[in-house]
Amino acid sequence: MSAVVPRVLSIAGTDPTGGAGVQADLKSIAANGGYGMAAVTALVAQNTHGVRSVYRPPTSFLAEQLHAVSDDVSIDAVKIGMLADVEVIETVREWLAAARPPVVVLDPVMVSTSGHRLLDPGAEEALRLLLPDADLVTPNVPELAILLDREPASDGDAVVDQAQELARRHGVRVLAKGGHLEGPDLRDALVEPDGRVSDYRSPRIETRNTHGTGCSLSSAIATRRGAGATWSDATDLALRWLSESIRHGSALDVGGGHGPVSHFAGLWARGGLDTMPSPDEIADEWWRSTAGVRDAIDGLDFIRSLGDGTLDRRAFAWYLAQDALYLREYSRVLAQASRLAPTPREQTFWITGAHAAVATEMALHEQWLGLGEGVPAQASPTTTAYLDHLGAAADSGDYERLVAAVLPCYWLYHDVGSRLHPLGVEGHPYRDWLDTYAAPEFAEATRTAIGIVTAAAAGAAPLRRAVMAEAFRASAAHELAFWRAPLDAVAAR
Ligand SMILES: Nc1ncnc2c1ncn2[C@@H]1O[C@H](COP(=O)(O)OP(=O)(O)OP(=O)(O)O)[C@@H](O)[C@H]1O
Ligand SMILES: Cc1ncc(COP(=O)(O)O)c(N)n1
Repeated sequence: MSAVVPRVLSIAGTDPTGGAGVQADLKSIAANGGYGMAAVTALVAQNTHGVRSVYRPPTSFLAEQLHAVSDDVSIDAVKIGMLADVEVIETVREWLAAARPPVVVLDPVMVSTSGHRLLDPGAEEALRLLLPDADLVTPNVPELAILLDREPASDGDAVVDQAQELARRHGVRVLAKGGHLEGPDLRDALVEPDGRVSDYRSPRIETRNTHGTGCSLSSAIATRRGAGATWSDATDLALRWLSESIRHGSALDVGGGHGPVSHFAGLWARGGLDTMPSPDEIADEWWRSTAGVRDAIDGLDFIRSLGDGTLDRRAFAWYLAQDALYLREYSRVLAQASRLAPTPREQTFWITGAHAAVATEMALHEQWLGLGEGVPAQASPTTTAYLDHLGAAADSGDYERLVAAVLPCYWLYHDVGSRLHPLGVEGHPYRDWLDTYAAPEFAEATRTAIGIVTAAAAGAAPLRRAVMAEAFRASAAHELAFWRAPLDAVAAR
């Protein structure tokens, strides 16, 4: 069973400019969803113009690095790059035999793009002997030819023929890379040991930023395979990611020669730089965003006189009638939230709210409606506007947007109710109303609603979170209009 985040070890040389070798491998592994580790075979003084010199540390130290990793960490996949010489190859071979990692991708690095040898000419036979230890080998055109001791292939079909021969000879899966062939279309071929071929074609991207494409690709495939994808899916995913990263390479300003690919460009473009806010941070931010609306509500004559009991009875009756009309629809809206809810807990919560809206509160309001005068049977424009807003959220089938839209109905009512409640002394004419919205059960329901909605917002992508915040703010504005309407309506009569 592979870990959710595959642990991927790169065994390769270095590039201090970060475009190739272990530096590129680590970026590629991370960009493809893995946890990257690296054991260094050789230190290479190189940049985008080329290789200046290579220092190969004692192989006993490479063995120490490799065992330090495998003694402690369960490795899901290994990518092997620059091996420098026979001694390094032997060291890696011995370690592979002892550690037996489940996935091994071998990029048979021999010569850099700039033409420098990264493998001793005398080490080619040793590298051939390493091939059966790999699950996948990823040669470019010249490397494929050297491994077969042939002339380099000059077209795609010849590349596939050579890849089939290499796969058969060594009983290994081969991804033959076509980057070195001419022409506007690129073809990479995945060849199984039994000779079956899968082609991956893509348009050639006009760019100088191709340094480290081979390193990055082999690490990406190892990571995807380490995460459980099939070889063919892993190759497909890795190639799509590589194309995207090559395409954005020219936007980097790194060096004056063959620059690197932009390993994280796609991730950045898709919001990868945004930190995820916590539910508490969202609650704070959303609450602060309604400060103006809340101040305006507190300043309404309706709220002030509801608190001190001097509110015109006709205005209160008008308000309750509108609220009754509102609650019937609101109940249906909550029932829809229940229908869309992702968990039984949330499903239960919203349906309980839907029931409370029709049952408990309607009963309270009918009691008041009996006392009302000039009670309107029609929803007012403000009631209609609020219900249209909630109805659109319900009809959208978008659970997150819907629950964000219903939240102010809990939160603002609880806020106003709990602040007015202390004014509800014995004999206060609107004491029942004040009790309902300051009740501990309503406080609890409000807390639960805030928890559900802010957790959903915290887990949502930035654009989705913005849609939720907008639905929430719009409902808060409708709450203000709803409370302003009764005195205006009575005054207009
Ligand atoms: N200009 C390009 N546009 C699109 N894809 C490319 C381009 N150049 C290379 N690739 C892709 O990058 C991968 C590596 O190809 P290539 O054949 O150049 O291997 P390589 O020589 O090992 O790479 P490196 O440049 O790291 O040595 C292949 O999948 C290839 O299709
Ligand atoms: C350490 C190391 N490994 C591999 C390459 C090949 O990459 P490229 O062919 O793009 O130069 C490299 N230049 N350096």
